[in-house]
Amino acid sequence: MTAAIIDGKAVAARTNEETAQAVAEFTDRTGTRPGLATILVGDDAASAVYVESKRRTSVRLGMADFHRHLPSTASRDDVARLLDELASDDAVSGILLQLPLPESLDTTGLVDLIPPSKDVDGLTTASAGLLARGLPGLRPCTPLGAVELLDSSEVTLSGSRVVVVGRSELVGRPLAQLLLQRDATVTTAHSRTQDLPAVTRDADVLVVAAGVPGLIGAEHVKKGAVVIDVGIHRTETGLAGDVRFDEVVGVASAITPVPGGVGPMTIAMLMRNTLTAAIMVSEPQQ
Ligand SMILES: Nc1nc(=O)c2c([nH]1)NC[C@@H]1CN(c3ccc(C(=O)N[C@@H](CCC(=O)O)C(=O)O)cc3)C=[N+]21
Repeated sequence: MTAAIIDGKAVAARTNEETAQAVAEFTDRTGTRPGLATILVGDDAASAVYVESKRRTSVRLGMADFHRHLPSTASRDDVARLLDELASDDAVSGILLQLPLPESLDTTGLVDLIPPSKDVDGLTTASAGLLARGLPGLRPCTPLGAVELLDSSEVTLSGSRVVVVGRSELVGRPLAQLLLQRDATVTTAHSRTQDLPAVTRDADVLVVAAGVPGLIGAEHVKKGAVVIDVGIHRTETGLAGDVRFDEVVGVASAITPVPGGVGPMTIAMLMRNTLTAAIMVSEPQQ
């Protein structure tokens, strides 16, 4: 048996078409475009590529593009001033502070200067609290994208055993919360987990967000499980994930590739969040 390959590029393209349509309707109705502000601090090549990709997509979907680039020597106050300026600009619906920041900067303190209503990355402490409480709010894009891929493949989450490998603030933790809200039986495994293969082999759905190239092989996967690979690493032979695709494709019933899996969905969810943020301001919920 060989697993079905979940086509993240195709699902992202469909999602983006829907978002573009809704952006056009929003613009007709309000006379304004949803606006995304991206902030890049420093000159990390990979970060620059990701930010470009986000900007290009937002413009293609009909949004306004506000981009700021600060030098790697920018101080905390430089970044804070910029965030305050964008926070009070009504043309800016969403603010994305590209991570990682240069090491000298306090990431959490700066991210938390983004107002929750403009937190299209869903990474502020306020947004994390809303998610943990199950209250309405903007959710992190990569976890949203992973869940959207499972839905697009008609994977049942309610009652299923889902193992998330990784407990990062960006992916693992919020993903576990989202899955709990979908009534999955969620286990979070991490670098201190004892006998990882025994834990992951219990999973009907295995989501790997460990940030360790090739961590997961055939021995970690139950026959017929669905495997979502959130990892992305540049190797000598190109991009690769946390999952040894060539091994696991023979054991799983469905699997996401890298590239072409979760990555494009992350951007699609950022676009949807930016539209949502614009709508929330124009039509506040009672
Ligand atoms: N504030 C913040 N928010 C983020 O969402 C954020 C971040 N910082 N820092 C870095 C990570 C990484 N990330 C990716 C987005 C798209 C692809 C993506 O589209 N990947 C393509 C391949 C792209 C390529 O060829 O390099 C794919 O998997 O098919 C990957 C990774 C967002 N991140």
